[in-house]
Amino acid sequence: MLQDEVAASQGIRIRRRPPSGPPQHYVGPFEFRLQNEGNTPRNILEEIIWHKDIEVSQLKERRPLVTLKKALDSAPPARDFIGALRAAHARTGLPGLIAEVKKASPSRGVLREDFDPVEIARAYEKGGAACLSVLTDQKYFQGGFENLEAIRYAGVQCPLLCKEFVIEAWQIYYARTKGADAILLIAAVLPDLDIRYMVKICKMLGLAALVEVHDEREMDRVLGIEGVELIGINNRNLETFEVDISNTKKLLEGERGELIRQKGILVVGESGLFTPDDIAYVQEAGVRAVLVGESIVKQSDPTKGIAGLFGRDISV
Ligand SMILES: O=C(O)c1ccccc1NCC(=O)[C@H](O)[C@H](O)COP(=O)(O)O
Repeated sequence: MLQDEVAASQGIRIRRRPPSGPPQHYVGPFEFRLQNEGNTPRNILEEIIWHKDIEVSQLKERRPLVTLKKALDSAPPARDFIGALRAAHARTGLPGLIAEVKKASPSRGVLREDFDPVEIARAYEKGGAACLSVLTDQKYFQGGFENLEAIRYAGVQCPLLCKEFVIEAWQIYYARTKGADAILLIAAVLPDLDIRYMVKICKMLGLAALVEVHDEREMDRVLGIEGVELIGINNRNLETFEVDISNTKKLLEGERGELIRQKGILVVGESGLFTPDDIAYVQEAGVRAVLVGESIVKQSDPTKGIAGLFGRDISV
């Protein structure tokens, strides 16, 4: 309860757990379901977080932090995610591309039936992606940590973002043992203190933290957190699924944009980017990197999909 109160005082509407126990009660041997009224998630993001809470507590039992810490020694070395984005921008004059390996999503359903994560990752790399984003959530995105590991061990050179719904530091350690070079932290879910603490853990492990915001309040909170180097502006409202790329422009206007430049923070425009005009629009607004899934993963040849998105071959 206290946890939710702290979060609510920072404008966070997502509750970490159902307010009075699990959303459904299982009664008797036939698993008869009784809906616990009032304990239903308010939106899809909250549903994902409640499910993640249970998933993480089960995973933690099987692999406690002490064993994960030992496994860090045999993890492949962390690569420079932000450096790769900056280098791509310097090389092409266009935003560095984080290409998302995304099979499905709650808003769009299955995006690609013939989904081979390693093949898609290789096609993205060939097309000039600077970094890749790999969805690891199974239930809502049909992703998995096995995809992250497979891509890492297939010899793909692009640094990898673990696209997860992080609620506990344990997940950051877990992602690193699976070969991640960066991890997503969502400000709509995490209170300031958690972000501050998790950013420190990321630095200690050599990971980049992509801190994602959706509105002015989240942006202001994140700009007040020391050590944040990479901010993603999501054009998709994760509670309603509404997509509007002018969100990127809105959050980079005026004093916020100025502060971001002063702090040397790299900004990533995320979601809903389909055309060279979309890319030009968010670049003009001030982003130096973009995170793109649907528009390129749906193409029969994702390498050509990247050239189509940028209006030219960005691999040279
Ligand atoms: O994509 C969704 O439907 C979604 C729903 C709930 C939480 C997160 C969701 N997506 C994560 C992302 O933000 C996107 O995968 C990413 O930015 C790429 O977006 P797009 O290029 O529009 O596929």
